[in-house]
Amino acid sequence: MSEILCRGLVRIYATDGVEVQALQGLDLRLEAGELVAVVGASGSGKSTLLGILSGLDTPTGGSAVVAGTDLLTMSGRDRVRYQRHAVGFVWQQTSRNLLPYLTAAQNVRLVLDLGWSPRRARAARVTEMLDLLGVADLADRRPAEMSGGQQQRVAIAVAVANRPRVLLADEPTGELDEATSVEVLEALRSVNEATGVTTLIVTHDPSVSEHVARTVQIRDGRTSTEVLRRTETDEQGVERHVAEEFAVLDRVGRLQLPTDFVAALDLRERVRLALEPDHVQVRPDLAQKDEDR
Ligand SMILES: Nc1ncnc2c1ncn2[C@@H]1O[C@H](COP(=O)(O)OP(=O)(O)OP(=O)(O)O)[C@@H](O)[C@H]1O
Repeated sequence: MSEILCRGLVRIYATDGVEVQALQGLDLRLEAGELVAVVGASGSGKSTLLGILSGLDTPTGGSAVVAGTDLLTMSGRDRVRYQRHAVGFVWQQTSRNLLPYLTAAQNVRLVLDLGWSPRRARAARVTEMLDLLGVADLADRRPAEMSGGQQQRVAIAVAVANRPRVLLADEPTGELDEATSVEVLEALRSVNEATGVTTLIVTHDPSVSEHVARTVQIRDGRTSTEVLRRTETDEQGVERHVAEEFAVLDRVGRLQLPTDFVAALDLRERVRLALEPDHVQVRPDLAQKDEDR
């Protein structure tokens, strides 16, 4: 079952009579329990996508259903319930995730008090969450007394304490150095494995793909390619990681050619297509090149 399903998602911003199409028919599907990274350059539409998935913004068109909630038609009350119970968030700014005057344990307890868990189960749940993220020893520390990576791990504990179906992480390693980033990405992965929460990490950092099985690239407001990683075992029993890149074909048959392919063959405006028995050929339009000369 899909936990996140976006089809032809469009978001147009209109400012001073100028329209910007931040999302131009984006398709994205995550099955329940998946851990996926969405990667894109600055301006590709990542924040816009996350704003919509988190229920803070409404798309201009298309469809988006997350954890069984239709994000285009939900009422104000549905929106509050969605944000409080269906999804958990980890933001880039560590200060946005935790209340500075509460300890790690109190931060987790606060979200449990706002949720639906039975009162008598809450103290044990706080301990369970801090244990799961390997920060039990920091239970009595305030955010200012923790490193950036520790704050993000407590933030993940807070985000999943109420058992949301979906976890959204916006540049969760944006403020961290490389070693700490790896630690936080691995923490997200182990939480995904332990709890089965469907997890979407949005980042500009392509190295995230080394930590997740599926990376979706967005370019110009659309999903353009996907990298799938799997582990293969050869006849000698040696394991190796294989990463394979796929182009994404949308529902009406459009795909984006990788920029390096376009540059290598100097493809422009028109290309020739030919259907072969088991593949499609794309060639430069030589007549057009002659005209250009
Ligand atoms: N509120 C807004 N009003 C007008 N245009 C906007 C607004 N927000 C974003 N845009 C434009 O929409 C496009 C996508 O922006 P978005 O912030 O989603 O990209 P991004 O991939 O998150 O970039 P970054 O990594 O720099 O945050 C950009 O061209 C941006 O200028």
